[in-house]
Amino acid sequence: MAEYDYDVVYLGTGHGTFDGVIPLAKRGKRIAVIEDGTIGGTCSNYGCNPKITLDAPVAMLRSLENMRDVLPVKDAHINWAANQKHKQAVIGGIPDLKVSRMEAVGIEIINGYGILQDRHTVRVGDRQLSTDKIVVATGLRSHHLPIEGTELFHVSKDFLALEEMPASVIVIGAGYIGMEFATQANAAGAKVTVIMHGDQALKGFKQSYVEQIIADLTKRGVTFLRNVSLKKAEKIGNQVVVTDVADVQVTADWVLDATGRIPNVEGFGLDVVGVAYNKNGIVVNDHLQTTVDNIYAAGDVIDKTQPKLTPTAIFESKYLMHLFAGDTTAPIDYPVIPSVVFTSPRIAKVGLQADQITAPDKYQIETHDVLKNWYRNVMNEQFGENELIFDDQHYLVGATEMSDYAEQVIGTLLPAIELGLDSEQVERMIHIFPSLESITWEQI
Ligand SMILES: Cc1cc2nc3c(=O)[nH]c(=O)nc-3n(C[C@H](O)[C@H](O)[C@H](O)COP(=O)(O)OP(=O)(O)OC[C@H]3O[C@@H](n4cnc5c(N)ncnc54)[C@H](O)[C@@H]3O)c2cc1C
Ligand SMILES: NC(=O)c1ccc[n+]([C@@H]2O[C@H](COP(=O)([O-])OP(=O)(O)OC[C@H]3O[C@@H](n4cnc5c(N)ncnc54)[C@H](O)[C@@H]3O)[C@@H](O)[C@H]2O)c1
Repeated sequence: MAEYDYDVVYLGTGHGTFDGVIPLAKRGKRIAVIEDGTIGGTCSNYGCNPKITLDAPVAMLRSLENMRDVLPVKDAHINWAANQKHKQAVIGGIPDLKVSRMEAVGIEIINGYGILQDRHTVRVGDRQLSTDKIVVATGLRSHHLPIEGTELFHVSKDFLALEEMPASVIVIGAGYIGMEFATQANAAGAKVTVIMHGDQALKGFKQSYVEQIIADLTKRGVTFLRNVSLKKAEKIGNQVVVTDVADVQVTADWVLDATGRIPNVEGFGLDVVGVAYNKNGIVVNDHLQTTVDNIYAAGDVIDKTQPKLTPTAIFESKYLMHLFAGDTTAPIDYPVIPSVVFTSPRIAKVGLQADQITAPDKYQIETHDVLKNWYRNVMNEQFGENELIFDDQHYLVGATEMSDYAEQVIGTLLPAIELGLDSEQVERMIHIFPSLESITWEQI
């Protein structure tokens, strides 16, 4: 058998790598991780963590607004510069922390761009690493709208680093990033225009909830322009003017291109070694094995039907750890994966959704105006609806909610769905009272 320097070399240090490598190293495997950018990848540095930190005062402002009679705070507003400083204080130490945790278990961390030379060799700068297995966890990067003047646009990473909130912002795209950042920019005082390519925002989320959020943001001064096809952008003075195919123009100080994220699959040798990929990412089998059998992929870079989210990447990274450590030979078996859009209010969901049901007689859909529950009035929430889906044995199989606490509600329902709890088991779950958990479980 060939002898290699490493058992596994990982490209990337995001959650597709990080959560599996530490336990794998503890099992005695010789591991190197190669990172071209910031240690920890997108979620920790340019995604979830900075986003949720910047969002905290946005959510707080809404809560304050809901309780304004009780808490008559005058002139509550977001100091964006201070919010940015706070964010940096919260997340700035994460890369070093991750480095020390990996180094503590003997993982070698190599800064640089990893290039596959052959199926057992990775090159970084002038180093050649020989390895038994390779895991490609190179993630996604921002898509750039292919129109004249696209270089005038900024992307999510830039938004998360804004020192000051510009007076006016155009957001192109109304997916996760578009809607979350439009919410933040509006709350921080910017005049926001969201440019939608089609008619629907947040495809995949319950549209009646999405439309309520759009209506609320509209009331707060955000302009939504639907069915717009942009053709160019130009700089006039200090502002950017975007023009659509019908020659309608919108002007702002700052433009966010939020038209999606695309897989990092080019330029590091996948073609050379024969790893197949397409526009959605790397093709893998049910063991996360690519078309080259000692090369695996994990996280967002995979072409998959599961949502490209941090919890999915963590699950895949841990699955590969178990596979490489010899704990399992079974295919990956994904659990239900919840998702949330961090607007104010949030929309969260898990499991089967009403628009996915093809045999309506087999399911029962229960809708709740959650604001009718006394507990949900404690914080004087203004929005609160959910939809719970049960199968014909009355097992909970799916749920979605729009409210200020939707992610917590969906999180608390998750075990009932994933573990397939029957009504007796549901009854045996005793929750603290009063709490969001107890009120939520009353519904199942
Ligand atoms: C603005 C934003 C907000 C988000 N918010 C959420 C959220 O609230 N909840 C959630 O669940 N998900 C969220 N996500 C998605 C989440 O960040 C991703 O699902 C997660 O980071 C995927 O992890 P990954 O390891 O697959 O990829 P990444 O974290 O992107 O890591 C890939 C790493 O590979 C490196 N790399 C690429 N090519 C090479 C190479 N050849 N050699 C060496 N290194 C290389 C890159 O520099 C990068 O650091 C958000 C994403 C964005 C952009
Ligand atoms: N809360 C979260 O979990 C969270 C938050 C942010 C990002 N993410 C992840 O990040 C990834 C990317 O998010 P995203 O918001 O960039 O992608 P997305 O696919 O959610 O949204 C892209 C948006 O751009 C629009 N668009 C596409 N082409 C356009 C055009 N020519 N003109 C105008 N609009 C156009 C699409 O219609 C869509 O609304 C996703 O994988 C998502 O899972 C997750």
